[in-house]
Amino acid sequence: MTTLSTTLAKRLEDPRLFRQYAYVNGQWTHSNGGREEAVHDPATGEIIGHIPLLESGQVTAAVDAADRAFVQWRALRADERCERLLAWYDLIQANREDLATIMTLEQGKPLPDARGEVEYGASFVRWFAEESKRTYGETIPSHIPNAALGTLKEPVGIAAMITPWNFPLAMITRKAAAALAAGCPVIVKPANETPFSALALAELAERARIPAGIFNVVLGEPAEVSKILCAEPRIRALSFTGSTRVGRLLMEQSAGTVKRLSLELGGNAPFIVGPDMDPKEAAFAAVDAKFQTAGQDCLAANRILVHESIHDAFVAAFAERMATLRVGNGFESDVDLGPLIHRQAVEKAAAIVDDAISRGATLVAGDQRQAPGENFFMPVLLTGVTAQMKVWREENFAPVAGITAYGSDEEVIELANDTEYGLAAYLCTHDIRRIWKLMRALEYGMVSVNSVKMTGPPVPFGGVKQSGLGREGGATGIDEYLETKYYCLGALGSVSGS
Ligand SMILES: NC(=O)c1ccc[n+]([C@@H]2O[C@H](COP(=O)([O-])OP(=O)(O)OC[C@H]3O[C@@H](n4cnc5c(N)ncnc54)[C@H](O)[C@@H]3O)[C@@H](O)[C@H]2O)c1
Ligand SMILES: N[C@@H](CC=O)C(=O)O
Repeated sequence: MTTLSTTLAKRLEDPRLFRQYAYVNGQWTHSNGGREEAVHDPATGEIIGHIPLLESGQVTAAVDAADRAFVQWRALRADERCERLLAWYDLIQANREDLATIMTLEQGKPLPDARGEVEYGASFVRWFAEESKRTYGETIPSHIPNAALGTLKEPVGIAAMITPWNFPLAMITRKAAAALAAGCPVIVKPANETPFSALALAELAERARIPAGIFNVVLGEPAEVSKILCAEPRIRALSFTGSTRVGRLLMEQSAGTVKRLSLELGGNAPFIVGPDMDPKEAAFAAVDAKFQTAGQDCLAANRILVHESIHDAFVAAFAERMATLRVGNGFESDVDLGPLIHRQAVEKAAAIVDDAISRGATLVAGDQRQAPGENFFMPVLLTGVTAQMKVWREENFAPVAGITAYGSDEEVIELANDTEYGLAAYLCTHDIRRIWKLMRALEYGMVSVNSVKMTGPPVPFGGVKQSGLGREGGATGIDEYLETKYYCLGALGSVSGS
């Protein structure tokens, strides 16, 4: 296999953004034990570069560094932290083309989508830079004579973040910017499949004069590193984005140190189409909601529930639209779907499709013989999907769309809620009574009505049920990293109005 690191470095305007080290206490760090892991381009299988697998003592050294740096970072005025974050934001924007190139290479998503993610990721940095100035406490009317009562907001402490490979940049900034704004040092453990976006962010954080020890990137064997982070009492908050399976594990591992937990876990979104909809308009929206990032998106519309009166026309329009999607290397122009992240993902997708067919679903489209490489999966459309099938029960995280017909609002509510997940739901109808009824009945943290796009910095992003705990972004996103300290100032003497 050839190594792409030399060609990648040449392809970047600023080759120093491509780092093959961990970043601890402001230092680019090798593994003390000499262990390393190759990172592959999912489109070609070529090795992009290598990352060090840190030893346990090196992970603890990141905690030591964060602990030391915390004192000064929390003591900065909010407007000073805001300035550092804005400098980071400016640098991310200034280097967006390089960041997008790194992302497409390691994640596989089409270059325009990678550019979109850089923009999206940067927007959280700006949002939380501004929010850092608004961490207000409150004044409490006193019930105690001669006392003043109130609350202060204080940083929770060191925050660890474990992030997935599907959005290698934005899933970091949505957490890290909030924590940094709140005054917390950050230790990021990115997915080993996509470490280079995280390391480029570290390089830019350094240039933005975010002090040593305040933004660290640790790399290693995931279960090993996560265990250390969870067991470490000085880490007071753990924010995780990833699968529900690993989320449960981290929750258990964090119990011993009673950490503040934010969990952004899997989704299995229903996409509900009402009888009043134009089937073509709704089908095109459903295609958009399903195939972003080749279906490797927690918001992907997995279970498409279409009113029986328009089902056949909807299926025809969906298939027509799906046939226009181009699958290929994310660097090629006009590609809509890149590769899946690795071969296991392709195998999982194929098994889900086989299971559905064996249980009676109809394969309308999706010929895998046309896949342009071994990590690619052609979009699949299945109809007659039922709750017994894996495609219904599991998050497929692939370009596999399943359609089911329903007859009444009551039936579709039951179908939509029939899952352990509760992240996002889509609703397509112009009937205001139906919108209100369904929106209230859907057990999801986010419901998007007649809009595929629903995310962004002002939004409280998060799920219910086994899709997670807490909210990222929005007016409350910074609260995940703040403690409320109540104070009672007693014996003040007689204070008018106290
Ligand atoms: N709710 C959201 O906002 C959101 C956003 C993006 C992705 N996701 C979810 O993420 C999942 C896909 O991402 P993924 O495959 O990277 O998830 P994953 O759970 O396999 O991995 C996520 C992170 O956990 C680490 N990890 C893996 N195994 C571990 C273990 N045994 N112990 C500790 N850490 C471990 C990984 O290295 C990675 O950093 C999907 O379920 C998707 O829905 C959710
Ligand atoms: N698309 C989501 C990430 C989920 O995978 C987002 O916008 O945060």
